[in-house]
Amino acid sequence: MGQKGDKFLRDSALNLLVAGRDSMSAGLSWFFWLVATHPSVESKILEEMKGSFASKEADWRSVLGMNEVSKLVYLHAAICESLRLFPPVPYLHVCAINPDILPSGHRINPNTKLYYSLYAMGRMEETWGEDCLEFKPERWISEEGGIKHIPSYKFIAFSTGPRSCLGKETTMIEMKMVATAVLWNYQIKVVESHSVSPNVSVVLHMEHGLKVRLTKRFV
Ligand code: HEM
Repeated sequence: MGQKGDKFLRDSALNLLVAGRDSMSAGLSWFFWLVATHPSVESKILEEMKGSFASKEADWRSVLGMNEVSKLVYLHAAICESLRLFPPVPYLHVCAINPDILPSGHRINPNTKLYYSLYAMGRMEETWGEDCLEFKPERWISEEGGIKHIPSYKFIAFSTGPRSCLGKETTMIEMKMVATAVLWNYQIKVVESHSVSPNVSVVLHMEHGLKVRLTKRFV
């Protein structure tokens, strides 16, 4: 491969590493915080894991394959719900090349920069209903017990359209694997006096990080 090809490969690899590092760690922190503060969700996640892994005699690591975690519907729902309420990329901007008119009727001139909040879009009552501020994985589960398809222009955490996140599937698999490895082995309790709030930045980190105590589970 020539120099150009090498540079392309190097840049692509770096892009994938950078794009998925902070977003993933912020996403996991919010997910663990929500699970730790919603014991009924934690119990349902564990119940589902026990049901799914019960037949496996071996060590829990052997149930961490892609196929195994893809069976965990409730866990998938809980991760989507966490990304809805705390999208690791909280706002984005686009810039118009040509004049345009938005569906709202607003006129846009060339070079107009448009900022929009993924954080606000995940919490709008007219989109998500009266319980929009509640952490409810159930809203992602269909009557048949599968994952409800929610279009990307509504569940906007990975953006939508041709420049949406290339790592969406990877993210869901990785988050499920990390969540399984941690929750199967440990109970998470947030340190009592620790205050948790979002830090308004390019990535939605926690202002003071997440301080927790881990207790080993005996499963
Ligand atoms: C919780 C985890 C993640 C979230 C919330 C997330 C979110 C997003 C968002 C909102 C965008 C659009 C950015 C923009 O329009 O400027 C994006 C783009 C992108 N993401 Fe992710 N991402 C995550 C993880 C990952 C991972 C793990 C990878 C790689 C394996 C990845 C690769 C990319 C790439 C390459 C783009 C640019 C796509 C393009 O411009 O065509 N992301 N992501």
